[in-house]
Amino acid sequence: MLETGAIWGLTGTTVTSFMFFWAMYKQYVPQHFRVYVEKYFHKMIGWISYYVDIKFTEYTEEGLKRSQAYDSIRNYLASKSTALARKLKANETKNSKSLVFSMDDHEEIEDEFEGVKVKWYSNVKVSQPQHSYGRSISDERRYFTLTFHRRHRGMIIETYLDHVLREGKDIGLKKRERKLYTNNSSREWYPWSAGKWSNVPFHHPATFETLAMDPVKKEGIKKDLIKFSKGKDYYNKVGKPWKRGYLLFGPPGTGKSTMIAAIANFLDYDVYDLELTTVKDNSELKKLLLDTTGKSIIVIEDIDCSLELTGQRKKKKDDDEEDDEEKKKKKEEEKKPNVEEKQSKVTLSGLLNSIDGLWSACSGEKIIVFTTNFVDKLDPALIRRGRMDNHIEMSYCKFEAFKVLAKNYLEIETHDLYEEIERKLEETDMSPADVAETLMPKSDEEDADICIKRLVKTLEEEKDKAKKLAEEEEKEKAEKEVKKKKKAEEAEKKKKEEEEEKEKKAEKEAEEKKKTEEEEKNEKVKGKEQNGDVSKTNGCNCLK
Ligand SMILES: Nc1ncnc2c1ncn2[C@@H]1O[C@H](COP(=O)(O)OP(=O)(O)OP(=O)(O)O)[C@@H](O)[C@H]1O
Ligand SMILES: [Mg+2]
Repeated sequence: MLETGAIWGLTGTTVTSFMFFWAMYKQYVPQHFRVYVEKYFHKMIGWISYYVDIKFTEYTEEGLKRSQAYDSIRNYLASKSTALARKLKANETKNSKSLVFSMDDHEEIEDEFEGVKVKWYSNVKVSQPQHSYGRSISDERRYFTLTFHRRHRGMIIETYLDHVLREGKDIGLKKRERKLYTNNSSREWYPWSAGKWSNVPFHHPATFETLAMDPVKKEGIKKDLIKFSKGKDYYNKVGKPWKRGYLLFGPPGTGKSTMIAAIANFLDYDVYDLELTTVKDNSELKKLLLDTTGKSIIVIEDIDCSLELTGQRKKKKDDDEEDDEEKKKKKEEEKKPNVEEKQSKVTLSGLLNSIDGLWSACSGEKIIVFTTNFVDKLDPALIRRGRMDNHIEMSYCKFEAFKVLAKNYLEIETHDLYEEIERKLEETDMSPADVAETLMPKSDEEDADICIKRLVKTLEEEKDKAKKLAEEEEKEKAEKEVKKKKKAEEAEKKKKEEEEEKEKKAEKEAEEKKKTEEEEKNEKVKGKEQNGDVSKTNGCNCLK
């Protein structure tokens, strides 16, 4: 299709005639013939026009990645188009009363920079419809065209475009509503469909102030994050891609997911929640990561459960300790087809390459977070420093963390029962999630005093429960030990019996062998004696 920008600069009469012929041409000339005509028309325009066109496509040439230049230009033009463009596109964004205006397709606006006028056109190219499963699908490719007089070429390329990209980027950052993204299955990746990622506005209220954990550790993490976010030049200097890996591990309900939200709010980043089980293979994983923007956190939750990424280090089975029933159960479970594993062919090395290989350096300022309840299950290669630079243990609720929760949930900083609570928290393993739930008032009648007393009671119950559990475990362990000992004794006895049996058999065989040898010897002697008698007789005969 011809670009509107290409015909700018022709006189009024020429334009009118051209429009007439253009309409006729579109109606009567066949598509395959038009391709040639347009090719030569472009060439001709190039010879006679004093204007230069620059095209900025929505996706990079390889079609893999969204062009950041395009997004910056769109932001820049949106700020101009509200006042200047004739046709606007109005988008309603969630949780926002005001509409967001941008330049409509096939629309043009004029911009002026240092006394030089330029024109921007927004274009869309619709491909020939493809037929798939009875549906007709066509691909829409958007692009902007910048048109200016060729005598300003140097200034436009060196100064104006720089100005547009910088301003556009700043506008984008200021206006952007932070998003929480989740990856789509590759069947939904086409540009006319949902794309690689779906998103919703990110409004998680967690902050480092509301996060209950050791204050020293918390300060350390905050400092680390600030250093990272300001470290563009430093990372460049040391030759490292501008990214940082965090491994958050700990029991359930200790605040791993809450910490991710707090980091996103602290740094003003987007969150990409990557569901590995819906990623078909390593190549898809790379494409997904390439389609993420800077200033973002890429999260893989429960990495130990995401596919077979734990490497070769399968849990060593201690046969002696396993009951037959347990063995059976395990075998049955192993036989069950794991649907998720079958769907995804992402491998450990594919994941390692995506987060740490050459591909990882494609867009900067990214934090990669893995969470797990079982850090020991992970392959060391996955969590080595450099990949997962900062390992943070989220632990059960201790007194310092409790104080933060009490302040958040009950707005108190001290209470007579604090000392008792401190002691009890040391003796019990209660997650911050459980402590928070106990502290939360359940009705308007419940005040801080009631909630604190409820926590003391719950802690006592938890302690009793833990004690009982420990006793039961001890008992179970002792029973297992007895079973193991009995098994070992039986095995020893069996071994001894077998050895005795073997010995007896060997003795018997030796005796039989000896007997046979003796018999053979006797036979031989007997044979010799008989031979001697015969030769004697023969000798006598000769002498005769
Ligand atoms: N350290 C914490 N500080 C403040 N609130 C917390 C903390 N830990 C847990 N919570 C509360 O408990 C809820 C559950 O916590 P969260 O989802 O962050 O735990 P998790 O460690 O991610 O658990 P899982 O391992 O099961 O995913 C949160 O909504 C939050 O309200
Ligand atoms: Mg979680």
